[in-house]
Amino acid sequence: MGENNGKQTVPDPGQPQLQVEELTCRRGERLLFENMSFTVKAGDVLEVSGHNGSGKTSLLRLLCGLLIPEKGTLLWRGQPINKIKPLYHSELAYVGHTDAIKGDLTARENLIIAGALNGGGIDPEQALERVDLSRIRELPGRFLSAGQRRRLALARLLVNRARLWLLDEPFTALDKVAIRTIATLLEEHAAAGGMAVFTSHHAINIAHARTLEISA
Ligand SMILES: Nc1ncnc2c1ncn2[C@@H]1O[C@H](COP(=O)(O)OP(=O)(O)OP(=O)(O)O)[C@@H](O)[C@H]1O
Repeated sequence: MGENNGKQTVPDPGQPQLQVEELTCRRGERLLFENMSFTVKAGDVLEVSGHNGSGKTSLLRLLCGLLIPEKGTLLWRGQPINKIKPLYHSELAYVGHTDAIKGDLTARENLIIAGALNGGGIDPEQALERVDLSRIRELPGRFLSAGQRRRLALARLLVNRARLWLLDEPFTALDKVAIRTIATLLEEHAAAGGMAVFTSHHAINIAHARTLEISA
């Protein structure tokens, strides 16, 4: 402290980018992939594809820090994600297979809560409009259809301002119009300097997206 007159030196946080180096994943006895390396920078959208059981969800869980890799390094802003968990988690948004919609709260209230927990994005009413759910804004979550639940889960991305979106099968249960809507949200997020990694079984046309195939 004395050396700089009581001021703490704040380390340079580095560029917002996710670096995956030599990542190896084993679940149970099965080796799913090994020595996988890639980088996701501002403006990047990466689509992870592969057959059922190839390891797409496992990869996303590794990227979130929910699984520990057998081998390899995951860096955010140049630092290991397990060393900067609060910063990393404040900058990422994960939408998994389960939508985590609160059944007793209305669609609107679900988004208000999401915004209160991790806000900074657009207004919940605007987010509902973007995913075409304004009409059912006062319907409790338990009455939403599968596609409406998915759209509401994805609308949460808009009420907070996470830089990195990690989305597991975001297009499941969506109709053609909603698929285009979510693809557009991904394109806009990338164009605004955000980045995304998503898994999919569909061929989705997203501007400038790269593909990573997991083949066992
Ligand atoms: N906790 C676990 N213990 C042991 N094996 C597991 C565990 N979780 C997943 N697996 C296995 O790891 C493999 C990869 O699973 P994962 O869910 O990552 O695949 P996926 O590519 O997302 O599949 P899908 O396309 O069906 O969603 C599967 O064979 C699965 O059975």
